[in-house]
Amino acid sequence: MQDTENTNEWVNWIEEAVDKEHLKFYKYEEFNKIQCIGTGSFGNVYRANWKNSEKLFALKSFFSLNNITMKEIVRELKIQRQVDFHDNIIRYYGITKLESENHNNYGLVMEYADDGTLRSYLKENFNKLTWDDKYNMAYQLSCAVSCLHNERIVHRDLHSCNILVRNNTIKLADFGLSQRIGASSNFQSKLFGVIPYVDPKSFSRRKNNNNQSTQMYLLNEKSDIYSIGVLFWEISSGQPPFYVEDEHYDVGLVVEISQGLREIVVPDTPEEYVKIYTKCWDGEPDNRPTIYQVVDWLNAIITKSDVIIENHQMSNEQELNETSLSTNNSELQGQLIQNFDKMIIKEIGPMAISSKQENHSTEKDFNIMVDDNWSYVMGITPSTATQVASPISPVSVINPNYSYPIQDEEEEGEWLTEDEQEETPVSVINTNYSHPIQDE
Ligand SMILES: Nc1ncnc2c1ncn2[C@@H]1O[C@H](COP(=O)(O)OP(=O)(O)OP(=O)(O)O)[C@@H](O)[C@H]1O
Repeated sequence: MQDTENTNEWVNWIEEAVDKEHLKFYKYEEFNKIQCIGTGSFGNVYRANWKNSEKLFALKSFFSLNNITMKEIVRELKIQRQVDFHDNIIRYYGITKLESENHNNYGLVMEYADDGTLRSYLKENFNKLTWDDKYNMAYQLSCAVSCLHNERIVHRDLHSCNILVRNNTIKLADFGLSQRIGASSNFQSKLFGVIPYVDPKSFSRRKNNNNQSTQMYLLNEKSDIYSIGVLFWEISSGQPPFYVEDEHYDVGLVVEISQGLREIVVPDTPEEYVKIYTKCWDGEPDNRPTIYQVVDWLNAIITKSDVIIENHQMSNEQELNETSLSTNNSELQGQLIQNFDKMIIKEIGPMAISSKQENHSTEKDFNIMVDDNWSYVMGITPSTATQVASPISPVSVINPNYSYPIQDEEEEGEWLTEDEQEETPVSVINTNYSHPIQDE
Protein backbone atom coordinates (compact mmCIF):
# COMPACT_ATOMS: atom_id res chain seq x y z
CA MET A 1 0.00 0.00 0.00
CA GLN A 2 2.75 2.35 1.07
CA ASP A 3 4.73 1.28 -1.96
CA THR A 4 1.84 2.10 -4.27
CA GLU A 5 1.41 5.51 -2.68
CA ASN A 6 5.08 6.30 -3.13
CA THR A 7 5.05 5.05 -6.68
CA ASN A 8 2.15 7.39 -7.38
CA GLU A 9 4.22 10.26 -6.05
CA TRP A 10 6.91 9.64 -8.66
CA VAL A 11 4.33 9.07 -11.38
CA ASN A 12 2.81 12.42 -10.44
CA TRP A 13 6.22 14.04 -10.65
CA ILE A 14 6.71 12.69 -14.16
CA GLU A 15 3.22 13.66 -15.28
CA GLU A 16 3.58 17.15 -13.90
CA ALA A 17 6.96 17.56 -15.59
CA VAL A 18 5.37 16.48 -18.87
CA ASP A 19 2.35 18.80 -18.35
CA LYS A 20 4.61 21.74 -17.68
CA GLU A 21 6.74 20.77 -20.67
CA HIS A 22 9.87 20.30 -18.59
CA LEU A 23 9.96 16.81 -19.96
CA LYS A 24 9.08 15.79 -23.49
CA PHE A 25 6.64 12.96 -23.88
CA TYR A 26 7.07 10.70 -26.89
CA LYS A 27 4.12 8.59 -27.97
CA TYR A 28 5.32 5.03 -28.12
CA GLU A 29 3.30 4.32 -31.26
CA GLU A 30 5.30 6.98 -33.07
CA PHE A 31 8.44 4.91 -32.78
CA ASN A 32 9.14 2.33 -35.44
CA LYS A 33 11.79 -0.20 -36.44
CA ILE A 34 12.15 -1.01 -32.76
CA GLN A 35 15.01 -3.43 -32.12
CA CYS A 36 16.37 -4.74 -28.84
CA ILE A 37 20.07 -3.87 -28.60
CA GLY A 38 20.94 -4.77 -25.06
CA THR A 39 19.78 -5.94 -21.68
CA GLY A 40 20.87 -4.48 -18.39
CA SER A 41 20.12 -5.61 -14.89
CA PHE A 42 16.82 -3.78 -14.83
CA GLY A 43 15.45 -3.84 -18.33
CA ASN A 44 16.00 -3.84 -22.06
CA VAL A 45 17.40 -1.16 -24.29
CA TYR A 46 15.94 -0.73 -27.75
CA ARG A 47 16.99 1.19 -30.79
CA ALA A 48 14.15 2.90 -32.64
CA ASN A 49 13.34 5.47 -35.26
CA TRP A 50 10.90 8.21 -34.42
CA LYS A 51 8.09 9.04 -36.81
CA ASN A 52 9.44 8.93 -40.31
CA SER A 53 12.77 10.45 -39.53
CA GLU A 54 16.05 8.62 -39.88
CA LYS A 55 17.03 9.75 -36.42
CA LEU A 56 17.72 6.91 -34.06
CA PHE A 57 16.83 6.89 -30.39
CA ALA A 58 17.59 4.50 -27.57
CA LEU A 59 14.62 3.47 -25.43
CA LYS A 60 15.30 2.14 -22.00
CA SER A 61 12.58 -0.02 -20.54
CA PHE A 62 12.24 -1.50 -17.06
CA PHE A 63 11.32 -5.02 -16.06
CA SER A 64 9.23 -3.72 -13.22
CA LEU A 65 8.25 -0.23 -12.30
CA ASN A 66 7.93 -0.20 -8.57
CA ASN A 67 8.55 2.51 -6.05
CA ILE A 68 12.33 2.19 -6.16
CA THR A 69 12.53 2.12 -9.93
CA MET A 70 10.26 5.12 -10.31
CA LYS A 71 12.28 7.09 -7.79
CA GLU A 72 15.43 6.27 -9.65
CA ILE A 73 13.98 7.29 -12.98
CA VAL A 74 13.03 10.64 -11.50
CA ARG A 75 16.41 10.97 -9.86
CA GLU A 76 18.24 10.07 -13.06
CA LEU A 77 16.19 12.60 -14.99
CA LYS A 78 16.98 15.29 -12.44
CA ILE A 79 20.70 14.60 -12.50
CA GLN A 80 20.64 14.45 -16.25
CA ARG A 81 18.96 17.85 -16.42
CA GLN A 82 21.96 19.39 -14.68
CA VAL A 83 24.43 18.13 -17.24
CA ASP A 84 22.30 17.90 -20.33
CA PHE A 85 24.35 20.50 -22.19
CA HIS A 86 27.56 18.50 -22.31
CA ASP A 87 28.61 16.86 -25.58
CA ASN A 88 30.26 13.96 -23.80
CA ILE A 89 27.26 13.02 -21.68
CA ILE A 90 24.47 10.97 -23.16
CA ARG A 91 21.33 13.03 -23.62
CA TYR A 92 17.95 12.10 -22.29
CA TYR A 93 15.34 13.44 -24.66
CA GLY A 94 12.29 12.56 -22.64
CA ILE A 95 9.97 9.80 -21.66
CA THR A 96 7.57 7.39 -23.27
CA LYS A 97 5.01 4.89 -22.08
CA LEU A 98 5.68 1.46 -23.44
CA GLU A 99 2.85 -0.76 -24.56
CA SER A 100 2.18 -3.13 -21.76
CA GLU A 101 -0.40 -4.21 -19.25
CA ASN A 102 1.31 -2.10 -16.64
CA HIS A 103 -0.25 1.31 -17.21
CA ASN A 104 2.75 3.13 -15.72
CA ASN A 105 5.33 1.40 -17.83
CA TYR A 106 7.53 4.38 -18.48
CA GLY A 107 10.64 4.16 -20.58
CA LEU A 108 13.44 6.66 -21.03
CA VAL A 109 14.08 8.14 -24.45
CA MET A 110 17.80 8.68 -24.91
CA GLU A 111 20.41 9.60 -27.43
CA TYR A 112 21.45 6.51 -29.36
CA ALA A 113 25.17 5.72 -29.23
CA ASP A 114 25.83 3.96 -32.52
CA ASP A 115 29.31 2.71 -31.57
CA GLY A 116 28.16 0.90 -28.43
CA THR A 117 30.09 0.80 -25.18
CA LEU A 118 33.69 1.97 -24.82
CA ARG A 119 34.65 -1.65 -24.19
CA SER A 120 33.15 -2.93 -27.42
CA TYR A 121 34.38 0.12 -29.31
CA LEU A 122 37.98 -0.53 -28.22
CA LYS A 123 37.66 -4.18 -29.07
CA GLU A 124 36.54 -3.41 -32.59
CA ASN A 125 38.56 -0.32 -33.38
CA PHE A 126 41.70 -0.43 -31.30
CA ASN A 127 44.03 -1.29 -34.16
CA LYS A 128 42.89 1.78 -36.06
CA LEU A 129 43.37 4.21 -33.19
CA THR A 130 46.32 6.59 -33.19
CA TRP A 131 47.71 8.09 -30.00
CA ASP A 132 45.91 11.30 -30.87
CA ASP A 133 42.63 9.37 -30.98
CA LYS A 134 43.39 7.79 -27.61
CA TYR A 135 44.29 11.12 -26.05
CA ASN A 136 41.06 12.55 -27.39
CA MET A 137 38.99 9.77 -25.89
CA ALA A 138 40.72 10.20 -22.55
CA TYR A 139 40.24 13.94 -22.80
CA GLN A 140 36.54 13.68 -23.63
CA LEU A 141 36.00 11.28 -20.78
CA SER A 142 37.73 13.59 -18.33
CA CYS A 143 35.72 16.55 -19.64
CA ALA A 144 32.50 14.64 -18.99
CA VAL A 145 33.56 13.78 -15.45
CA SER A 146 34.78 17.33 -14.94
CA CYS A 147 31.28 18.51 -15.87
CA LEU A 148 29.78 16.15 -13.29
CA HIS A 149 32.20 17.19 -10.56
CA ASN A 150 31.64 20.79 -11.40
CA GLU A 151 27.94 20.22 -10.81
CA ARG A 152 28.83 18.50 -7.52
CA ILE A 153 27.90 15.12 -8.90
CA VAL A 154 30.01 12.02 -8.30
CA HIS A 155 29.46 9.11 -10.66
CA ARG A 156 31.03 6.30 -8.59
CA ASP A 157 30.42 3.61 -11.17
CA LEU A 158 32.75 4.50 -14.00
CA HIS A 159 33.76 1.54 -16.12
CA SER A 160 34.04 0.81 -19.81
CA CYS A 161 30.53 -0.63 -20.10
CA ASN A 162 28.94 2.51 -18.68
CA ILE A 163 30.64 4.72 -21.21
CA LEU A 164 29.11 4.80 -24.66
CA VAL A 165 30.58 5.96 -27.93
CA ARG A 166 28.76 7.80 -30.68
CA ASN A 167 30.48 8.86 -33.90
CA ASN A 168 33.81 8.19 -32.21
CA THR A 169 32.83 10.54 -29.42
CA ILE A 170 32.65 9.57 -25.77
CA LYS A 171 29.19 9.67 -24.19
CA LEU A 172 29.12 9.10 -20.48
CA ALA A 173 25.99 7.25 -19.39
CA ASP A 174 24.27 5.46 -16.56
CA PHE A 175 24.42 7.61 -13.50
CA GLY A 176 23.97 4.71 -11.18
CA LEU A 177 20.42 4.07 -12.19
CA SER A 178 20.74 0.35 -12.64
CA GLN A 179 22.75 -0.25 -9.52
CA ARG A 180 20.38 1.73 -7.36
CA ILE A 181 17.48 -0.28 -8.60
CA GLY A 182 19.52 -3.28 -7.76
CA ALA A 183 16.95 -5.92 -6.97
CA SER A 184 17.79 -8.00 -9.98
CA SER A 185 19.38 -11.38 -9.79
CA ASN A 186 22.57 -10.55 -11.61
CA PHE A 187 23.21 -7.38 -9.66
CA GLN A 188 25.84 -8.74 -7.31
CA SER A 189 27.71 -10.54 -10.01
CA LYS A 190 27.87 -7.23 -11.84
CA LEU A 191 29.67 -5.75 -8.88
CA PHE A 192 32.36 -8.39 -9.22
CA GLY A 193 32.60 -7.56 -12.90
CA VAL A 194 33.78 -4.03 -12.11
CA ILE A 195 36.33 -4.76 -9.36
CA PRO A 196 39.33 -3.29 -11.19
CA TYR A 197 37.62 0.09 -11.52
CA VAL A 198 36.65 0.47 -7.88
CA ASP A 199 38.63 2.69 -5.54
CA PRO A 200 40.56 0.17 -3.39
CA LYS A 201 40.17 2.47 -0.43
CA SER A 202 36.60 1.25 -0.25
CA PHE A 203 37.75 -2.32 0.30
CA SER A 204 39.04 -1.42 3.74
CA ARG A 205 37.55 -0.38 7.03
CA ARG A 206 38.99 1.66 9.81
CA LYS A 207 38.54 1.98 13.56
CA ASN A 208 37.24 5.19 15.00
CA ASN A 209 39.20 7.24 17.55
CA ASN A 210 38.34 5.18 20.60
CA ASN A 211 38.85 1.94 18.72
CA GLN A 212 35.29 0.94 19.57
CA SER A 213 33.69 0.77 16.20
CA THR A 214 34.58 0.39 12.58
CA GLN A 215 33.80 2.71 9.76
CA MET A 216 33.49 2.11 6.08
CA TYR A 217 34.68 4.34 3.32
CA LEU A 218 32.18 6.13 1.17
CA LEU A 219 33.13 6.56 -2.45
CA ASN A 220 33.73 10.14 -3.44
CA GLU A 221 35.07 12.25 -6.28
CA LYS A 222 38.58 10.86 -5.77
CA SER A 223 37.08 7.44 -6.36
CA ASP A 224 35.97 8.64 -9.79
CA ILE A 225 39.57 9.71 -10.38
CA TYR A 226 40.78 6.20 -9.53
CA SER A 227 38.36 4.74 -12.09
CA ILE A 228 39.50 7.32 -14.63
CA GLY A 229 43.10 6.11 -14.16
CA VAL A 230 42.06 2.54 -14.89
CA LEU A 231 39.99 3.66 -17.88
CA PHE A 232 42.91 5.64 -19.29
CA TRP A 233 45.02 2.51 -19.05
CA GLU A 234 42.25 0.60 -20.85
CA ILE A 235 42.23 3.20 -23.62
CA SER A 236 45.99 2.69 -23.98
CA SER A 237 45.75 -1.09 -24.13
CA GLY A 238 42.43 -1.79 -25.82
CA GLN A 239 41.76 -4.48 -23.22
CA PRO A 240 39.77 -4.52 -20.00
CA PRO A 241 42.03 -4.36 -16.94
CA PHE A 242 43.42 -7.67 -15.69
CA TYR A 243 41.81 -9.41 -18.61
CA VAL A 244 42.62 -13.06 -19.05
CA GLU A 245 40.52 -14.96 -21.53
CA ASP A 246 38.03 -17.30 -19.87
CA GLU A 247 39.06 -16.15 -16.42
CA HIS A 248 36.92 -14.29 -13.94
CA TYR A 249 37.60 -11.57 -11.48
CA ASP A 250 37.55 -12.84 -7.93
CA VAL A 251 38.20 -11.74 -4.41
CA GLY A 252 41.91 -12.54 -4.78
CA LEU A 253 42.12 -9.63 -7.19
CA VAL A 254 40.55 -7.39 -4.57
CA VAL A 255 43.32 -8.38 -2.16
CA GLU A 256 46.06 -7.76 -4.69
CA ILE A 257 44.70 -4.42 -5.83
CA SER A 258 44.41 -3.37 -2.19
CA GLN A 259 48.07 -4.19 -1.80
CA GLY A 260 49.06 -2.06 -4.74
CA LEU A 261 48.68 -4.25 -7.79
CA ARG A 262 48.09 -2.17 -10.90
CA GLU A 263 48.05 -2.97 -14.58
CA ILE A 264 51.32 -3.10 -16.49
CA VAL A 265 52.18 -0.11 -18.64
CA VAL A 266 51.60 -0.97 -22.28
CA PRO A 267 54.92 -0.74 -24.15
CA ASP A 268 55.38 2.49 -26.12
CA THR A 269 52.85 4.42 -24.09
CA PRO A 270 54.04 8.05 -23.99
CA GLU A 271 55.50 8.77 -20.60
CA GLU A 272 53.36 11.83 -19.92
CA TYR A 273 50.22 9.77 -20.39
CA VAL A 274 51.52 7.09 -18.05
CA LYS A 275 52.21 9.77 -15.47
CA ILE A 276 48.63 10.94 -15.60
CA TYR A 277 46.93 7.60 -15.17
CA THR A 278 49.32 6.33 -12.52
CA LYS A 279 48.72 9.44 -10.47
CA CYS A 280 44.99 8.90 -10.87
CA TRP A 281 45.12 5.32 -9.61
CA ASP A 282 47.32 6.09 -6.62
CA GLY A 283 46.10 4.02 -3.66
CA GLU A 284 45.95 7.12 -1.51
CA PRO A 285 43.04 9.34 -2.58
CA ASP A 286 44.79 12.52 -1.39
CA ASN A 287 47.60 11.89 -3.86
CA ARG A 288 45.23 11.69 -6.79
CA PRO A 289 44.74 14.80 -8.89
CA THR A 290 41.44 16.58 -9.28
CA ILE A 291 39.58 16.04 -12.51
CA TYR A 292 40.40 19.63 -13.47
CA GLN A 293 44.14 18.86 -13.27
CA VAL A 294 43.61 15.77 -15.38
CA VAL A 295 41.82 17.83 -18.02
CA ASP A 296 44.64 20.39 -18.01
CA TRP A 297 47.35 17.78 -18.29
CA LEU A 298 45.66 16.02 -21.19
CA ASN A 299 45.01 19.30 -22.87
CA ALA A 300 48.71 20.09 -22.59
CA ILE A 301 49.61 16.77 -24.18
CA ILE A 302 47.11 17.28 -26.99
CA THR A 303 48.21 20.83 -27.70
CA LYS A 304 51.84 19.80 -27.21
CA SER A 305 52.46 22.42 -24.59
CA ASP A 306 54.54 21.84 -21.49
CA VAL A 307 52.96 19.60 -18.94
CA ILE A 308 54.14 19.46 -15.37
CA ILE A 309 52.82 16.61 -13.35
CA GLU A 310 54.09 17.06 -9.86
CA ASN A 311 55.17 14.42 -7.36
CA HIS A 312 54.85 11.69 -9.85
CA GLN A 313 55.76 8.26 -8.68
CA MET A 314 56.65 5.95 -11.50
CA SER A 315 53.76 3.65 -11.18
CA ASN A 316 52.37 0.26 -11.00
CA GLU A 317 54.82 -2.59 -10.98
CA GLN A 318 57.50 -0.55 -9.34
CA GLU A 319 55.08 0.70 -6.75
CA LEU A 320 53.80 -2.74 -6.04
CA ASN A 321 55.55 -4.01 -3.01
CA GLU A 322 56.12 -7.55 -4.11
CA THR A 323 57.12 -8.75 -0.67
CA SER A 324 53.80 -7.61 0.69
CA LEU A 325 52.09 -9.91 -1.76
CA SER A 326 54.28 -12.89 -1.22
CA THR A 327 55.05 -12.73 2.46
CA ASN A 328 52.85 -13.86 5.26
CA ASN A 329 50.25 -11.15 5.16
CA SER A 330 47.40 -13.42 5.97
CA GLU A 331 45.79 -11.14 8.52
CA LEU A 332 45.29 -8.36 6.00
CA GLN A 333 44.17 -10.77 3.32
CA GLY A 334 41.72 -12.41 5.69
CA GLN A 335 40.26 -9.05 6.59
CA LEU A 336 39.89 -7.99 2.98
CA ILE A 337 38.21 -11.24 2.09
CA GLN A 338 35.85 -10.76 4.98
CA ASN A 339 35.25 -7.21 3.88
CA PHE A 340 34.37 -8.34 0.42
CA ASP A 341 32.06 -10.94 1.75
CA LYS A 342 29.17 -8.99 3.11
CA MET A 343 27.88 -6.16 1.12
CA ILE A 344 25.91 -3.23 2.28
CA ILE A 345 23.99 -1.40 -0.28
CA LYS A 346 23.72 1.88 1.45
CA GLU A 347 21.44 4.63 0.49
CA ILE A 348 21.58 7.79 2.50
CA GLY A 349 18.27 8.98 3.86
CA PRO A 350 17.23 12.59 4.14
CA MET A 351 18.21 12.87 7.81
CA ALA A 352 21.79 11.91 7.19
CA ILE A 353 21.87 14.19 4.22
CA SER A 354 20.65 17.28 5.98
CA SER A 355 22.92 16.85 8.98
CA LYS A 356 25.87 16.37 6.72
CA GLN A 357 24.98 19.40 4.71
CA GLU A 358 25.46 21.56 7.75
CA ASN A 359 29.00 20.34 8.04
CA HIS A 360 29.87 20.57 4.41
CA SER A 361 29.05 23.96 3.18
CA THR A 362 32.22 24.76 1.29
CA GLU A 363 32.15 25.28 -2.42
CA LYS A 364 34.00 22.07 -2.94
CA ASP A 365 31.20 20.04 -1.49
CA PHE A 366 29.41 17.84 -3.87
CA ASN A 367 25.68 17.72 -3.88
CA ILE A 368 24.80 14.44 -5.39
CA MET A 369 26.24 11.02 -5.19
CA VAL A 370 25.33 9.24 -8.29
CA ASP A 371 25.80 5.77 -7.05
CA ASP A 372 26.05 4.62 -3.48
CA ASN A 373 26.62 1.01 -4.16
CA TRP A 374 30.25 0.66 -3.50
CA SER A 375 29.82 2.22 -0.12
CA TYR A 376 29.76 -1.12 1.52
CA VAL A 377 31.48 -2.85 4.29
CA MET A 378 31.84 -6.52 4.85
CA GLY A 379 32.67 -8.46 7.92
CA ILE A 380 31.52 -12.00 8.28
CA THR A 381 33.54 -15.02 9.11
CA PRO A 382 35.11 -17.08 6.36
CA SER A 383 32.68 -19.86 7.13
CA THR A 384 29.88 -17.83 5.68
CA ALA A 385 31.84 -17.23 2.55
CA THR A 386 30.08 -19.98 0.71
CA GLN A 387 26.59 -18.69 1.39
CA VAL A 388 24.56 -18.29 -1.67
CA ALA A 389 23.84 -14.76 -2.73
CA SER A 390 20.66 -13.34 -1.36
CA PRO A 391 18.72 -10.87 -3.42
CA ILE A 392 19.38 -7.30 -2.55
CA SER A 393 16.40 -5.17 -1.77
CA PRO A 394 17.60 -1.70 -1.03
CA VAL A 395 15.08 -0.09 1.30
CA SER A 396 16.12 3.41 0.69
CA VAL A 397 14.36 6.69 1.12
CA ILE A 398 15.76 8.83 -1.57
CA ASN A 399 14.20 12.15 -2.06
CA PRO A 400 15.32 13.47 -5.40
CA ASN A 401 14.86 16.96 -4.07
CA TYR A 402 17.68 16.36 -1.67
CA SER A 403 21.17 16.72 -2.79
CA TYR A 404 23.96 15.64 -0.64
CA PRO A 405 27.51 16.66 -0.12
CA ILE A 406 30.23 14.15 -0.09
CA GLN A 407 33.46 15.14 1.30
CA ASP A 408 34.98 17.66 3.56
CA GLU A 409 38.43 18.90 2.60
CA GLU A 410 39.57 18.20 6.14
CA GLU A 411 38.62 14.55 6.02
CA GLU A 412 40.27 11.77 4.08
CA GLY A 413 37.07 10.84 2.35
CA GLU A 414 33.88 9.95 4.06
CA TRP A 415 33.57 7.07 6.48
CA LEU A 416 30.43 5.61 7.92
CA THR A 417 30.13 4.56 11.53
CA GLU A 418 28.71 1.27 12.71
CA ASP A 419 25.46 2.98 13.62
CA GLU A 420 25.13 4.27 10.11
CA GLN A 421 26.05 0.85 8.81
CA GLU A 422 23.32 -0.71 10.91
CA GLU A 423 20.74 1.51 9.31
CA THR A 424 21.62 0.06 5.98
CA PRO A 425 20.31 -3.15 4.48
CA VAL A 426 22.82 -5.93 4.31
CA SER A 427 23.05 -8.79 1.95
CA VAL A 428 25.49 -11.60 1.78
CA ILE A 429 27.34 -12.44 -1.34
CA ASN A 430 29.22 -15.51 -2.25
CA THR A 431 32.92 -14.83 -2.32
CA ASN A 432 33.50 -17.97 -4.26
CA TYR A 433 31.48 -16.60 -7.07
CA SER A 434 33.47 -14.91 -9.72
CA HIS A 435 32.07 -13.00 -12.57
CA PRO A 436 33.14 -13.27 -16.15
CA ILE A 437 34.62 -10.14 -17.55
CA GLN A 438 31.82 -8.57 -19.46
CA ASP A 439 32.42 -8.93 -23.08
CA GLU A 440 30.22 -7.66 -25.77
N1 LIG B 1 21.96 5.15 -25.28
C1 LIG B 1 22.39 3.97 -25.75
N2 LIG B 1 22.79 3.85 -27.04
C2 LIG B 1 23.23 2.67 -27.51
N3 LIG B 1 23.31 1.53 -26.80
C3 LIG B 1 22.93 1.60 -25.51
C4 LIG B 1 22.45 2.80 -24.92
N4 LIG B 1 22.17 2.56 -23.63
C5 LIG B 1 22.45 1.27 -23.43
N5 LIG B 1 22.90 0.67 -24.56
C6 LIG B 1 23.29 -0.74 -24.74
O1 LIG B 1 22.40 -1.53 -24.00
C7 LIG B 1 23.15 -2.32 -23.05
C8 LIG B 1 22.36 -2.38 -21.76
O2 LIG B 1 22.41 -1.10 -21.17
P1 LIG B 1 21.91 -0.82 -19.71
O3 LIG B 1 22.27 0.58 -19.38
O4 LIG B 1 20.50 -1.23 -19.61
O5 LIG B 1 22.69 -1.87 -18.84
P2 LIG B 1 24.23 -1.98 -18.48
O6 LIG B 1 24.79 -0.60 -18.28
O7 LIG B 1 24.91 -2.85 -19.49
O8 LIG B 1 24.18 -2.78 -17.13
P3 LIG B 1 23.51 -2.29 -15.80
O9 LIG B 1 22.05 -2.42 -15.98
O10 LIG B 1 23.99 -3.19 -14.76
O11 LIG B 1 23.96 -0.87 -15.61
C9 LIG B 1 24.49 -1.63 -22.90
O12 LIG B 1 25.50 -2.54 -22.58
C10 LIG B 1 24.70 -1.01 -24.25
O13 LIG B 1 25.31 -1.94 -25.12
